[in-house]
Amino acid sequence: MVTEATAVETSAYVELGREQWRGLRENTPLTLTEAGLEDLRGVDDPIDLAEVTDIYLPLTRLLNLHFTGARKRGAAVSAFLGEKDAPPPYILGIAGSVAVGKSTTARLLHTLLARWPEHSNVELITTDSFLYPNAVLEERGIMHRKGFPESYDRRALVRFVSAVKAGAAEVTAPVYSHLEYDIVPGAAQSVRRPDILIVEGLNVLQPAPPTALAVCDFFDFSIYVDAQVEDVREWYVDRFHKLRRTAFADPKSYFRHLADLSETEATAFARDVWREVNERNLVENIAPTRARAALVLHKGRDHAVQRVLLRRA
Ligand SMILES: Nc1ncnc2c1ncn2[C@@H]1O[C@H](COP(=O)(O)OP(=O)(O)O)[C@@H](O)[C@H]1O
Ligand SMILES: CC(C)(COP(=O)(O)O)[C@@H](O)C(=O)NCCC(=O)O
Repeated sequence: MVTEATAVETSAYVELGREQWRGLRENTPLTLTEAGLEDLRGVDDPIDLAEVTDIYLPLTRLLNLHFTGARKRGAAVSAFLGEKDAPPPYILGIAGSVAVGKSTTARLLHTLLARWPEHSNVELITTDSFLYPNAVLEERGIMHRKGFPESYDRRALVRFVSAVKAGAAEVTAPVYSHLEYDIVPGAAQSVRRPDILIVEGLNVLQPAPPTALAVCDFFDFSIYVDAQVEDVREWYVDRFHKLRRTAFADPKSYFRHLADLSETEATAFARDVWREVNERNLVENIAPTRARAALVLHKGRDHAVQRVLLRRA
């Protein structure tokens, strides 16, 4: 009989409670101030400096060690081929549900990792850049499926990450606007041979169709930001109310009409969108990819990370 204890022992992950994890910070310095954190915080994300110190400093220490290991492996291959060592960018994927706080994690790591001399050049790309424009989603009848795998130009995303990994001098991606809820025509983001590229998005750990490559095939390391579905639903609804009072009130917002809903109507609307779109996508497509991540950050109801799972190999 497989007991729970055996299952834990044979798991590919080491599980660390918050106290154990924070002890792994060693002497990693805190290089962020309260004001600096304010600029990185996502809408309605209560993250504070204690969370940065306890969770993100040990994480940057781990990533720095892992980066150094990857560079050494790259140098060994160059030496074998008799080539000059030109290390490719290190690629870090960040996955998780809508409203779980991935973008705060990604922006924090972007800032913290860039403070290390070994990898001062860090770039961040979010996969919404590779959503099909609304005109295409409408033509295909999948506007209500934004965020599901079929709403992305998967091949363009794979081409982009593969070109960055191959060391291309400059690679460009489209730009998505949350305000306009669409790809911005003519806008582009350039990535120029960074030390580290962070790729953040709902579906970045999705496996490829047979015979194709997936974006995660290019990842050196990956993080899944995890929480109970019921908690993420509450965060989504709370954030919706916050957006209603802020971003949606902007005349340019695609959601301008939602700013005028009553409190009760807004709650009902947000719960519907959560249930019909985002929870479905989480359960059907995103959560099943969690076991592919190298590290899982599990958040409690108060948004603070309670447990960390780290894959040994
Ligand atoms: N309708 C919106 N208008 C403006 N900003 C938004 C909107 N929806 C989401 N955002 C912001 O976009 C970013 C990505 O959100 P999301 O995809 O839900 O991922 P996460 O909450 O995990 O970062 C967050 O910073 C969020 O606050
Ligand atoms: C833009 C998103 C699909 C997330 O994109 P990502 O960068 O994670 O690929 C998501 O934030 C979104 O807007 N979803 C649509 C459903 C909703 O409005 O809640």
